[in-house]
Amino acid sequence: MNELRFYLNRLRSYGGMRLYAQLAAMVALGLFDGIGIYMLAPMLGLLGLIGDGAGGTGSLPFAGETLAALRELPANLALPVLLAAYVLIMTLQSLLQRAQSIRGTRLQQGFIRHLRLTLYASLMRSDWIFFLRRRRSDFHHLLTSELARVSQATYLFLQLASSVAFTVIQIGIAFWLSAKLTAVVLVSGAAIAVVMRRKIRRAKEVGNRTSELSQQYYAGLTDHFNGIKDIKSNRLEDSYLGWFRGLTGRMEANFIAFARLQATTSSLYKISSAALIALFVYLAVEALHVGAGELLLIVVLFARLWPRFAQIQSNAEQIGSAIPAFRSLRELERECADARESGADETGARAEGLDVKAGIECRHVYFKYGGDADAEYALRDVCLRIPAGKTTAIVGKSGAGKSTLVDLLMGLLEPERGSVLIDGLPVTGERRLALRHAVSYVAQEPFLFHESIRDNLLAVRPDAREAELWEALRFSASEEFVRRLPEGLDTVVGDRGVRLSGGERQRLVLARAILRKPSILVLDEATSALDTDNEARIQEAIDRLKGKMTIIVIAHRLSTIRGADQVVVIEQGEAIVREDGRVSALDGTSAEGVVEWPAGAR
Ligand SMILES: Nc1ncnc2c1ncn2[C@@H]1O[C@H](COP(=O)(O)OP(=O)(O)OP(=O)(O)O)[C@@H](O)[C@H]1O
Repeated sequence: MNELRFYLNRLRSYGGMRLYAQLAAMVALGLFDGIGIYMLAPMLGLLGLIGDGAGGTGSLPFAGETLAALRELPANLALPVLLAAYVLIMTLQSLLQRAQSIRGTRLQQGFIRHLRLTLYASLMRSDWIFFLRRRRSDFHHLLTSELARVSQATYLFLQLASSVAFTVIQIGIAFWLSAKLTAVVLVSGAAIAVVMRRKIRRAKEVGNRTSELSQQYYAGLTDHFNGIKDIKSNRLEDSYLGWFRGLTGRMEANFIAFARLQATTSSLYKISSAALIALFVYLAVEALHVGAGELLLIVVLFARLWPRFAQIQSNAEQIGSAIPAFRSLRELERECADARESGADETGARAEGLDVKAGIECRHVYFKYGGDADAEYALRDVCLRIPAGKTTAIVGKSGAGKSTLVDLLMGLLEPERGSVLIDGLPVTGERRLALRHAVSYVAQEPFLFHESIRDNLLAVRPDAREAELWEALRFSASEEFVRRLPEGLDTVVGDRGVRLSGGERQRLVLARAILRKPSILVLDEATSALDTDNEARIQEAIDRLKGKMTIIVIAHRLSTIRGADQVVVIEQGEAIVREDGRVSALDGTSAEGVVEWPAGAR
């Protein structure tokens, strides 16, 4: 319930006066409705269906006076005047209802957008380690399915508030008409509400299962479509179909359980309302000797009110079932707040990129991924210096810690002990973000957005001119193949660029990296998917960048590190500098060539 209160407070601070205006409109709607019903009394009196004295309009506040005023009018005008007043009140009520429903939707949608934006922005500002520890599919799940449930529950809460306001007003009117009869109905209603509370608890349980199942659904789908090639090539379709069948079966059963719960409550309400009306009429006539006018109005009031009780119960059950979604969303927001990158700017203003003058240095850097004391260190006591304007190659066996080192050098990860310094100053807070503005990173698995090549390039530098785009493409040996594409720069590359070959994607990502004119260029096996020809061309281009920027290359191939000014070998989390300055084994395979290790590089 704390979660619901938290989001209601958020709704209050988001909606402000609009929310209060909305609630006021709900109260007014209840009043209009009550007046509409109350007008039945003088109408029936005028038609002679109920008497004027006690037990008729005489026992109803204002009804007798209204009837007397109407009788003052010429006989043929009284009924049309009363009916016109009734139509006017109902028209006003409908117009108010219309405005209230549009405003309600506007408020609800605005609030959801506000939640979406806040969550998306907090995710974007969370640090890298946060993303390493969470499943990506959980973010999809929370930003789509869970947020939709929160959205629906917020809307239902407004509906609930409206039903409660309506009910309170109508009960007030009923009390005014007959306190005794209303008390009988309310005592019975309270007894039913106590019984129905169990149903709300049950709805919460079903809601928990809904959250779990839909999380599994999203996670599974994301995994399977990411690994669809493995599934197809290893003929695993049937086993995944089996998983899908099982999970969707449980989802279906869960949904039916909720529908059953709702249908049961609704029928219980109907049965109890019939029993109550019977008891009510019996008591009214036999025990309380209530007059026909009073009885008629109260029956009409409660006949309209009873479905509201049922609606309040149904809304409460649905809100109860959405509580787990509120909880997951709140938890994610808390985790994002804890993982917020220091120096992340609320306004999204871009920090100036750092210009590395002397170099980057690691001083006794230790890093481990797990938070536990006994988790293994991925890097231990790493000391090294990456001189500015030079090319540094990082080599080592798979799992040695090369990517971890590069992530630390780019400011994506923070050392557990020791420090990373740029030009002698530690990389912390805003300097970490500024460092990342200065870095262009080309990953081992090149990533392209499902947009045109032009848009993919402009994403990193929106002001780049056409000539600069082609220059970057030429640099990465992509010009030729892009010119051959039917729509050239405007060709849309498929989902994650799958319509291009691995090598073509790598070259486009390289062009994008260069277009940014970074101060530090990081290439993580960036030429691994290229043939010898293209690799040689890119190698030459990278060689031409020497002196213009600091280049860090993670490499397995000897050809990649041949042109490096310095080579860092990572072995089981330690950076090893061989005294003879020569590297002779890469990734477990004996390399034939050796790379000179400049003196004093450490
Ligand atoms: N997200 C993570 N969570 C936990 N451990 C991790 C994570 N990423 C890497 N590691 C561990 O840290 C160590 C170093 O991994 P890293 O990815 O830096 O190696 P690498 O040299 O880049 O390997 P490769 O050449 O295969 O990419 C490995 O033991 C790896 O299992």
